[in-house]
Amino acid sequence: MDKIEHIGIAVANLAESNALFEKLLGSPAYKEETVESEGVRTSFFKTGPNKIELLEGTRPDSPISKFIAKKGPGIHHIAFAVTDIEAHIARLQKEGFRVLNETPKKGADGKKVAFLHPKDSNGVLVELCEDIAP
Ligand SMILES: CC[C@@H](C(=O)O)C(=O)SCCNC(=O)CCNC(=O)[C@H](O)C(C)(C)COP(=O)(O)OP(=O)(O)OC[C@H]1O[C@@H](n2cnc3c(N)ncnc32)[C@H](O)[C@@H]1OP(=O)(O)O
Ligand SMILES: [Co+2]
Repeated sequence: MDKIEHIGIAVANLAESNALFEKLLGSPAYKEETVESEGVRTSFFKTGPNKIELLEGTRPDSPISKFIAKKGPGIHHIAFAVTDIEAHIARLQKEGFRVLNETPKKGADGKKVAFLHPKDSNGVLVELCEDIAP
């Protein structure tokens, strides 16, 4: 894995949390994007070389809405940047991690993504991200 690509934070109300994180970080979100296949509306903040992704569920059965209903707002996942996501999926499966989508899917901010089951990584949902070639 190359680096932490972003930290995903589940929020109940994206507009309110955008205002909160703008105050906290001192600069506004640089983009907002809806990923309907995941049932999420996202916003992205930069802090130095790092990224924070805020996520609001767009429907009650989305992973974010279910997480908020169970645990409330908070850190939802850690995303790692990789090159050759398919190779990492195969490697991690061999290591015994359950990959939730074997075929990478379109994520936000120009990435293809895959997730590992949080129960296999000490309760942390892990996302793998690779830049989609232009
Ligand atoms: C915007 C796109 C993309 C990007 O480009 O960055 C994103 O970040 S999308 C983010 C949202 N999408 C996902 O999270 C997809 C992967 N997640 C899933 O497939 C599911 O959420 C899940 C992890 C398989 C859980 O789904 P499910 O089994 O249907 O839900 P439960 O609520 O019953 O959870 C089972 C179990 O897992 C615990 N859990 C769920 N989410 C998390 C989490 N984020 N971190 C830690 N633990 C989590 C949940 O608490 C349950 O545990 P128990 O209560 O002990 O049973
Ligand atoms: Co993410």
